[in-house]
Amino acid sequence: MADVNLKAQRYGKRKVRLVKVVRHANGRQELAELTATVLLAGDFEASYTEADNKKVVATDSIKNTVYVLAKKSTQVVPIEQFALTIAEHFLRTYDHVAQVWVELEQRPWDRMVINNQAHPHSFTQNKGWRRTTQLVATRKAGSEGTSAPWSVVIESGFHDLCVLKTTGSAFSGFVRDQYTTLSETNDRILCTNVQNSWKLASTDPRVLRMTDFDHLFDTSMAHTTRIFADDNSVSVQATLYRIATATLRDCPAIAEASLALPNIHIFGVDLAPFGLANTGADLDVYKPVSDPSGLISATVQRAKARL
Ligand SMILES: O=c1[nH]c(=O)c2[nH]c(=O)[nH]c2[nH]1
Repeated sequence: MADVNLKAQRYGKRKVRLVKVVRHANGRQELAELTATVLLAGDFEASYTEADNKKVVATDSIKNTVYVLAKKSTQVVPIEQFALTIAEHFLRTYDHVAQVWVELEQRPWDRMVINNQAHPHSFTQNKGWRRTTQLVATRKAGSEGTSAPWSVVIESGFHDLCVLKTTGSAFSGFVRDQYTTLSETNDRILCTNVQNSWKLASTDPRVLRMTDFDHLFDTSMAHTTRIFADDNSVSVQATLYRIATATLRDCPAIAEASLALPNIHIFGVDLAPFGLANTGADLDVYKPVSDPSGLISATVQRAKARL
């Protein structure tokens, strides 16, 4: 037998799909569609090393638990609150669970407007982006008295927000050497598929329970779209930094913001062989390039206070 040891382990159920409907007395109904992944870590070593399942909570039971908690919860949004509910359930119920990892993704359904009236129970899917949260709750050793029995790291965000602007974007002044063929441009199409996430400053579940997660989402989404649209972009890098900085400025509850912006290239078509002007002020026919794309990513954190 090789001399080895189990370095790390976690297990659970991924992609548990769930729809929760909330019915109000006045006939208005709410809808939330989520996909959940829940993984447990803790005293499960024997299931790997000794083939002993005594302490294993079946992944099927983990899936069932998500549905039971959805049933018992008035609502499953904001997703951060439901993620806390799931994590705390497993930490409370099983002493041998040391850490719970929850990822929730919400698919946005918009209420239909029929004859200028918000419809009470009909919805439409017209957004490509998804709202997400990743939560890691870790049991604290020997925490008594006033401190919470576990710490919780939450990183929320959204992904797949497709945005494009037809002007207001430039790129010049970059390295020119024997590998360079790209021309400098003071006017190009900018197209990206935004992935934006923000890490909460607090790890105290009691503080997190009081946090207005929808406000953080709304603020981050608003800055992302407004700055993308209004910024006279000199590069994806500089625009990304402005989005992250504005979000941190307006959301004290956030410790850091991370963005990943593919630079989806849409280049002008060379129509000179046909005697047609399609450059500079005449440029209006482009070809989107499927691959490759640039990929610009960064994490911006709040500067530590100087003591
Ligand atoms: O905004 C940009 N940043 C880059 O780093 C880069 N590189 C490139 O080819 N085009 C662009 N655009």
